Amino acid sequence: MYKDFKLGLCQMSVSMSKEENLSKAAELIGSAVSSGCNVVVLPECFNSPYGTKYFADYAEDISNPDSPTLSALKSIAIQHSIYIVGGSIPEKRGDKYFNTSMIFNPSGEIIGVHRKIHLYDMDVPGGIRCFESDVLSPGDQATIVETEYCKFGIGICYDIRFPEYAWTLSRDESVGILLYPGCFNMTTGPKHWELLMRARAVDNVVFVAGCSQARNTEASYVSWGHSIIVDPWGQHESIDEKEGILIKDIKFQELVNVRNSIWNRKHKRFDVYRQ
Ligand SMILES: NC(=O)CC(=O)C(=O)O
Repeated sequence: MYKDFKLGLCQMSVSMSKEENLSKAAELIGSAVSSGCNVVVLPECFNSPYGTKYFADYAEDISNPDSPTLSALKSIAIQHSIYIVGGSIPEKRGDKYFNTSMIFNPSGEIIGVHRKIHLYDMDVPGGIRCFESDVLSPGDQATIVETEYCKFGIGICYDIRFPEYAWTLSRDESVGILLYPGCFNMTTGPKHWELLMRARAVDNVVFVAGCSQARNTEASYVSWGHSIIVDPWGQHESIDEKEGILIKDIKFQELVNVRNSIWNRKHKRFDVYRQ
């Protein structure tokens, strides 16, 4: 059911130029592959600055196979024969916009499309104020993709705050890892990013990874960075705020050992919990 692999999280700096962002993604993925990664993840909004004012201008129609980001990621996946969890991009679909992740297999086929389910609306006095729902529509599907290593559960950023969603993904035994492209900020990042990633790993006894944009203090939305990989014990490795790649061998014996000794997955009391 599980096969070990090497995971790389590309914490990239995102600029105003889509072209530059796509070449940066290609460059970082190339470095991750040189270090032996079989699965590479990009951050939320990796082809566009994060922010509702940018989404319409950078959005792509991914029903068009020639759309620039889709075709770039497809060729990179084929070139290196790897899985790519393509962060997220603003997507235009009919007259609606979504925050969307495309997942590619080593043949360059799209094996999953996740549209951010929980839109990030938050107003912290003196801190972050963001209303994705001003522009975006929410996705309505839980996304699990099948790979030769295990099934991956996919969420985008704010989706991490919902334990019900993480359980919806990981109740399937063969989901070994939850992958969240993200972009927390300077208000919530220091307080919640690591906490939420570790909590979801321990709740569900899975690996969890959060791949962030690198921090750009000139941007209108400043990313926290600190891309992170958590094992099923809740132990984690992370990087700082700068551009870089976090790499880890995902070894599933660790997951099996924890599932065999801590039985919270089996002890759930759905007869007591209320909706
Ligand atoms: N950017 C997000 O979607 C979420 C976030 O920053 C937070 O939950 O905090």
